[in-house]
Amino acid sequence: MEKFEKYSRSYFIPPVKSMKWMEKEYITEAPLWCSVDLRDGNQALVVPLTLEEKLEYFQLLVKIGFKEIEVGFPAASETEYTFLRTLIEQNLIPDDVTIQVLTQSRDHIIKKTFESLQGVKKAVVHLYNSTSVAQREQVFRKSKEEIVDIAVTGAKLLQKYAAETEGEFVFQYSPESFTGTEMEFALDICNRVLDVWQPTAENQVIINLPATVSHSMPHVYASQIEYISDHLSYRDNVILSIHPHNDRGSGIADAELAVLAGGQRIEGTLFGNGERTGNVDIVTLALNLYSHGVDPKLHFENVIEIMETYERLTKMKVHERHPYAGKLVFTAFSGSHQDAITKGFKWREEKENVAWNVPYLVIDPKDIGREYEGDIIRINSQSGKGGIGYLLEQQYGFDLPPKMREHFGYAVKNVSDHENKELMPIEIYDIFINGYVNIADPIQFIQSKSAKNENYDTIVSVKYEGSQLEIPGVGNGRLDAVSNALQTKFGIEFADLEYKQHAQEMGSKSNAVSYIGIKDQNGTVHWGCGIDTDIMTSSIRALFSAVNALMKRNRKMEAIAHK
Ligand SMILES: CC(=O)SCCNC(=O)CCNC(=O)[C@H](O)C(C)(C)COP(=O)(O)OP(=O)(O)OC[C@H]1O[C@@H](n2cnc3c(N)ncnc32)[C@H](O)[C@@H]1OP(=O)(O)O
Ligand SMILES: CC(C)C(=O)C(=O)O
Repeated sequence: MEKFEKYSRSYFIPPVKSMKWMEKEYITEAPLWCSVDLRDGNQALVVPLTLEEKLEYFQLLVKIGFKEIEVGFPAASETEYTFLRTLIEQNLIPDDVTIQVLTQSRDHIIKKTFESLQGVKKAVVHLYNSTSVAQREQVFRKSKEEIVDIAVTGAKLLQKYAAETEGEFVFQYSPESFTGTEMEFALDICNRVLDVWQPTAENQVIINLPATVSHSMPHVYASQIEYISDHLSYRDNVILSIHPHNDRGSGIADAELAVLAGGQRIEGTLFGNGERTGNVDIVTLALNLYSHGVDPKLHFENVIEIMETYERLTKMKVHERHPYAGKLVFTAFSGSHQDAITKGFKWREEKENVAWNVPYLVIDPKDIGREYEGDIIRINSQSGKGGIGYLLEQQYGFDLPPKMREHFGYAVKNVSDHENKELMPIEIYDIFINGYVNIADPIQFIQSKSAKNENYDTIVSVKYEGSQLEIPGVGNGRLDAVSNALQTKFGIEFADLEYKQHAQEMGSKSNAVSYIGIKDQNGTVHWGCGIDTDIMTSSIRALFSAVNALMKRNRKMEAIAHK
């Protein structure tokens, strides 16, 4: 027998076709959210949260906007119990927030749970027992009827203890391991619990259908949810909740399809912390809604801060590729992506009030507190001129002509490739300054004086190989005169190709920045940049930078020829 042959289908298809959810395109309003970070998330941590950490986490969840928070399993430990008492006794639960607690269906555990709730304004008491074939056979060794009895007995105990306890209570039942349960049996046990509770419009209850372990593709879970939703007794008075885990990596898909199928409420955690591969990640679910123009009714405008608090408290790490929050999820390293993003931003600047559709960015990173600078465009050997030029422009105010961007792009990529590393903006700036700006080797510009006669008669003062030279030149403009002087004196020939100039604000100082590209006899283009407070001087410096690049190249070629 092959190893994989020991596996067989461990999920159950509903007995009737339940696929109406397929006809719906998308979720049009936010479901009710219930955070289970402090219970399902906490029970899966290497070191569960301390009392103080739980309090801080609770406050974070409230700030994000959760209106239902499962705060723990009060019968589990002293910390859990004390946490609940602290919330109640110190009046730390906002009026619009309902806390929830989990209990097994065992008398002493339910009793202890209600003890911990004494005096609460309002709480959901969440009862569960396992219903799957595997658990019935292996863990409980009980018949279906005996399993129903555990649930029904627990449901009655909830009523008994609720009547004896000060506070308002909402009941919730979960057929734990629902996805490994025959659908007819899952429906039956839920309906038997509902028959005990007899929900009404005023006293609604919650039935929660967990993918305790995800066994199937998401469409199967959706069909299971639709089947139960369609056949549940007292349906109008039941809030149908879902609770996906992520064993197959499909927690998000499970949740979204289950909502299409009738799920009204989602239990999950921040960043998907929880048992094994985790619970479904509510950050992603909420921001998926947001990215479709639906108000998620949760606030992730500062997702990085939320993530940092989460990491500090849970000692877990959010992966760099985690949707929306991961360090790299808005970052483009590759040239064509950077180019498209840069053009997308430009396009948005030109239009007004257009829907977000910048290539490669599902949402505007700024909406969740992510910065454009440093977050989106990062440079390595896969990058291109678009991104490199964008960075130089955004961070340092250099708006290179398109062909010079290309030239500079290759220079930057070469450095990244040879050093085999990502380049930071300051390194890119250094490559530009050292390679293109006010280059004074081998010819150092000192000054130029022009007299306007029929043409411009000019004397250019330069330093070359240790001597100061005064070079005459004539041209129809001052720059042309300098260009002619240099060509004659140094026996070089080139054609002026491209010229661009702009102002650059640097603190309180304003500089003129000029870019010049010259084409030599072999057709190679050499680029230079000049910066000066005077516009003409900045142009001359740009020309010197380009001529020096040409001279260096000629010398290199000569050296190779003489080898
Ligand atoms: C899918 C989920 O995440 S469910 C939530 C799981 N979370 C936790 O378990 C964290 C908190 N739990 C705890 O601290 C402990 O398990 C306690 C305090 C609740 C109970 O502790 P203990 O009684 O010492 O141990 P344990 O949980 O192993 O009890 C197992 C017994 O309870 C029974 N049991 C387990 N779950 C349930 C349930 N939901 N309803 C009724 N009985 C149950 C088992 O069949 C077993 O019975 P047995 O003693 O006759 O064999
Ligand atoms: C208690 C239930 C809802 C649970 O946590 C699960 O099934 O994963």
